[in-house]
Amino acid sequence: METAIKISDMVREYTMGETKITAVDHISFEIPKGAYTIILGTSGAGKSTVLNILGGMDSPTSGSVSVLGSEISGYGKKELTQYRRNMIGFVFQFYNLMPNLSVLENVELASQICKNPLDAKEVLSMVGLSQRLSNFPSQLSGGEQQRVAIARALAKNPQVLLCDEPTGALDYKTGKSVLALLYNICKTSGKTVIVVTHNGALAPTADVLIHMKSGQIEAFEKNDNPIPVQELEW
Ligand SMILES: Nc1ncnc2c1ncn2[C@@H]1O[C@H](COP(=O)(O)OP(=O)(O)OP(=O)(O)O)[C@@H](O)[C@H]1O
Repeated sequence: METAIKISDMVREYTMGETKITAVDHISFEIPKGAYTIILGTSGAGKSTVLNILGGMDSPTSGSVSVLGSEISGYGKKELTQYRRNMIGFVFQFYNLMPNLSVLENVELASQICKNPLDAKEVLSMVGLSQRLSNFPSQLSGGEQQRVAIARALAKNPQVLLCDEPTGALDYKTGKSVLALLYNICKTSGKTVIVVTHNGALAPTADVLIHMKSGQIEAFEKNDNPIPVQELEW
């Protein structure tokens, strides 16, 4: 199977005054194209740091990071901007929608900055929000706001969708439906989806499961028979 992401011997250190923090400590792994991937680990394990580097928002101190055949660790500012715009969709725990723009406008805004956007209305219909186009974010529930954020990420038509604790602010039922949406997007579109979570109960749903601890990979597992999110109770 084709490789989407290859990380080799990657380190990310942060220097704060005299102190050096090693957030990511010599990690290596590969994720196949189209894999639904979960990164698990306790607080401070380095999960967001890995996601931010894959998303082109941060760069490694050393090591190599290849995404769909492009070595992004050597990218300068301009290349990283293009990469973020055209290759990556990002979904955060707190939806970060523009409060003074409608649902449709929030999604259109994202499609305006990239090369091959999808139609904003179509994407919103895909996430079940075609009836809410002219609402403002404050008029939506948390789960609906996260769906707008997912639609905004998808409208850019990215190859890789990165999700950092996407259900962290949602109740069980709403969180499950958001995860099911991400899972189905992965399975039907062939996009590589990476979900960072604290919730170990989600492990059986992943094609690829990465356990991080203290900046290192504690375990890396591939599962040929994952359980679809909608079928799992936790
Ligand atoms: N920009 C930064 N400057 C300094 N230290 C940082 C920075 N970003 C992350 N760190 C440190 O790196 C370590 C790993 O942080 P990271 O956010 O990647 O962990 P995490 O697994 O995502 O945790 P959480 O689940 O709490 O979000 C932590 O000790 C954190 O304080």
